Amino acid sequence: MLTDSERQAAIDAVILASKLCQNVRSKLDQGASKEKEDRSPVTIADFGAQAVVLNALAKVSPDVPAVGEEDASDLRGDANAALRERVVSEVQALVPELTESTVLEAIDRGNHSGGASGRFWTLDPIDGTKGFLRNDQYAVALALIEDGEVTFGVLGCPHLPIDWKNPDAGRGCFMVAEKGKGCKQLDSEGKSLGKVQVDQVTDPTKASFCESVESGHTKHGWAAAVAEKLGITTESVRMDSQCKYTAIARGDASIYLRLPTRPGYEEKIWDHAAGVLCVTEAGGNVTDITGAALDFSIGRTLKDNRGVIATNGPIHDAVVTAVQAAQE
Ligand SMILES: Nc1ncnc2c1ncn2[C@@H]1O[C@H](COP(=O)(O)O)[C@@H](OP(=O)(O)O)[C@H]1O
Ligand SMILES: [Mg+2]
Ligand SMILES: [Mg+2]
Ligand SMILES: [Mg+2]
Repeated sequence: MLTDSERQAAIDAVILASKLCQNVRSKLDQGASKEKEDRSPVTIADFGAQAVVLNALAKVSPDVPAVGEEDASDLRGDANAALRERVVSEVQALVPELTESTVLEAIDRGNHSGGASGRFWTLDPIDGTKGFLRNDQYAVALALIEDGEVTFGVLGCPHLPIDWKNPDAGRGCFMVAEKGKGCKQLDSEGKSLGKVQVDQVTDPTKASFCESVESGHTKHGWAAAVAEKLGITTESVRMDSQCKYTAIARGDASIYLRLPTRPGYEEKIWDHAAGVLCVTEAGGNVTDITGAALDFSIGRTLKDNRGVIATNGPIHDAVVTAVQAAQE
């Protein structure tokens, strides 16, 4: 069971980490990022956000481990000194009492292996790093998993319009979902803007869908074939990060398709946990491409699932059928 102090600390931490990310956005020169071993990018904001969130959680729940994307070993050693100094300086601008060693320690708290029993946090300090680097959408995603089930999620979308239809009216949306209690949207000060609901579309031809910008993360051609089978005529909305789950949860779009680009890729739990709970608590449905529930109980990845389909609910079965039928 989530305690009141854990809930508040988690929300505050995601808002603070989002500030760090927004601070770094204007300083994204070449020295602000590096390539990880898997050739994906990581920036000083990814490391800084993980330090800020896991440091805050360590204070409120010191015995609850965390599965975080980033690893402080990517910051250690002489070769990373310049990057490390920049991370520490961005963190200290918001949490002055942290030192280099406590920053690295906080990042290292994310090394848990996950699993089916007990409680742990899972954190994606920046989901959509490629979007962040392009000045597009990204998210800070934090969830609590208890005995293999996602029970609480905070999804910070610092650059997402508060009102999708009115992008000039301010940006920064924070979604908070709790199992059995719904999903609400907060502003960047943490003030509640009320509960959100998925849209009420029941006719798939009237549905809109969203997908990744990156062609390496989802198969765009397959999604286009699915849209054709469903009779969808509007263009897909391409957006980085778990902001796509926010879009489904608050009814900006009806379908989110994440269709595997290659066999063997295992989706990571931090890429989905918070977003999935936001959608289900807003009344929607999320499965993999076979219609099976996502299994968060088997470690750091969703290795028994393939791809993701999130919808408003009523059209879910039709979308799963179309995804299967359109498979090349
Ligand atoms: N081949 C692949 N298929 C699906 N997802 C992938 C992938 N390679 C990387 N990713 C994940 O895609 C995430 C971004 O998703 P999106 O395309 O929706 O913005 C990345 O998260 P990070 O940016 O946190 O590393 C990364 O974990
Ligand atoms: Mg990454
Ligand atoms: Mg991610
Ligand atoms: Mg990430």
